[in-house]
Amino acid sequence: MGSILAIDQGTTSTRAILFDDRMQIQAVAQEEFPQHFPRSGWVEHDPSDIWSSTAATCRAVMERAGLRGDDILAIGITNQRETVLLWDRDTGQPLHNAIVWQDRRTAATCASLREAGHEPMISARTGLIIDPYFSATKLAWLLDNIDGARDRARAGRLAFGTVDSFLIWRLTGGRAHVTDATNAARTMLYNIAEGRWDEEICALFDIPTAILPEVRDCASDFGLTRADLFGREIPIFGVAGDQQAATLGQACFQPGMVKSTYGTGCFALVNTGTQHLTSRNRLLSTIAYQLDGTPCYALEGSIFIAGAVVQWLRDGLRMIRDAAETQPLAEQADPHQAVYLVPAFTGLGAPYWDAEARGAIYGLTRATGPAELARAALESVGYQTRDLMEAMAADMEGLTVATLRVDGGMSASDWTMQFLADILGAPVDRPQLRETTALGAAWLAGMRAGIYPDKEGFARAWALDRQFTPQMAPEIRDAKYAGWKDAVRRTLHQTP
Ligand SMILES: Nc1ncnc2c1ncn2[C@@H]1O[C@H](COP(=O)(O)OP(=O)(O)O)[C@@H](O)[C@H]1O
Ligand SMILES: O=P(O)(O)OC[C@H](O)CO
Repeated sequence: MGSILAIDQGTTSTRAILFDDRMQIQAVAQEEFPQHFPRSGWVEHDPSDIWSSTAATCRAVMERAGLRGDDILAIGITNQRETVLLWDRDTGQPLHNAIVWQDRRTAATCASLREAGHEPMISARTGLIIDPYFSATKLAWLLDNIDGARDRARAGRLAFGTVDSFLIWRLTGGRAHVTDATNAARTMLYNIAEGRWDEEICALFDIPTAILPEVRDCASDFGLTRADLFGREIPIFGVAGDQQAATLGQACFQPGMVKSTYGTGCFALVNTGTQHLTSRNRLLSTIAYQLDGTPCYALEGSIFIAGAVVQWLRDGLRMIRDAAETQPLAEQADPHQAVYLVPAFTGLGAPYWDAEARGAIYGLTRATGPAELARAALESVGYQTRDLMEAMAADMEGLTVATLRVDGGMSASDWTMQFLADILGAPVDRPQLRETTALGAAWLAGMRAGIYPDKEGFARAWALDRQFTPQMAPEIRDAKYAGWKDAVRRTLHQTP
């Protein structure tokens, strides 16, 4: 019947995955690309790497599966969110490297915006808090720092886009300047309640609206690829930011359903339905997906360091050679040592939002060794998730989260998932298909193409690999979590 090609353009690598007509993976291709750190706290990607890794992995995955353009029914795109690109509409050439979501260069701008009292208005309309994480201040930085850029922008000569939008522009040969509602929701320029670019916020940042892409539903017609790329014009039928795509891939369609993705960082989203909630606990309010013109909202907790703490044990401390070695080490750790690792390497995200905090380890004794450090690193992921779940529960009165659906590279760690269930006191469900991000993008495209089931049918296809149930005694759970809260309190740069 035909296959669906999912493009997952992530922070450290690009993946292309082919799904058959039964939503099963046929082949995968992946390419890592360089990260650029021009100054402390700055993170950039070369747009030509984003593009060439996308084109190369798409070709490679088709070759691996023995398929041609004619065999691909449609394309779905999912992407690292918030990252900003600015290019010339005539030449298609970017004016600068992409400024990546992790980049903190606009921290001072954000602080002065908060001091000037703009946060309540911006939060009420965009669902976000003022932080360098989001696109708006990064885009303003480009317009402020590239000679003549603002004038060219005003004259309609430039185009802004998040990664999805840039890829669609390239894939369609400049025929479409579009994005989807989930990516727009991360820019801090989009009014999520009214579903439109917010002219007042754009004016505040002096961002000419002429550079903004048109916003569409997640399953929609985003344009046709250039015929020379894959041998025929292929329609792009699905787009969603990667965490939203994972929410779809986990079939979290009902209010109260929550997923948490453990990659470099951790991003938990709880479906809040057609209701746009304003968090009282410093979570983000965002669009989970938009289908048939109707947005479905979510509360999101973003943690910057999850799997990256394991990478630090490997590459920074050189304590392990492979991420999986953390499990046997954690199993050997001395149960009597209360060692806490607060991985605030790039500040703390939700619910603390402390950009200046830095990592700390507490409770070291002469007996502390690699085993206790490894356990503390894995436990930090569980504790941070509990912080998010407590904030979600406090925001959603009367709504109890039944189970947590997990995915991402670190969800492969049984020890970490068991600790997560223990510290949450709730079951943790790991699905059979852990490529949930790509699956979400593929489902959008395949549904639009008419070969994949609707929401209800897709939700029925979700299959459990393993459920982790809480085994820890409640008094131990409470004592351990109290120790974590104390460690965070001592680490914070500013009092919450
Ligand atoms: N068995 C494991 N135990 C602990 N951490 C793991 C394990 N396998 C992978 N990880 C962590 O998961 C992360 C990779 O997950 P992935 O979803 O590929 O991340 P991303 O998409 O953010 O690059 C790495 O940070 C790695 O340290
Ligand atoms: O590329 P990832 O998987 O690290 O995800 C990045 C997020 O979208 C940032 O908000």
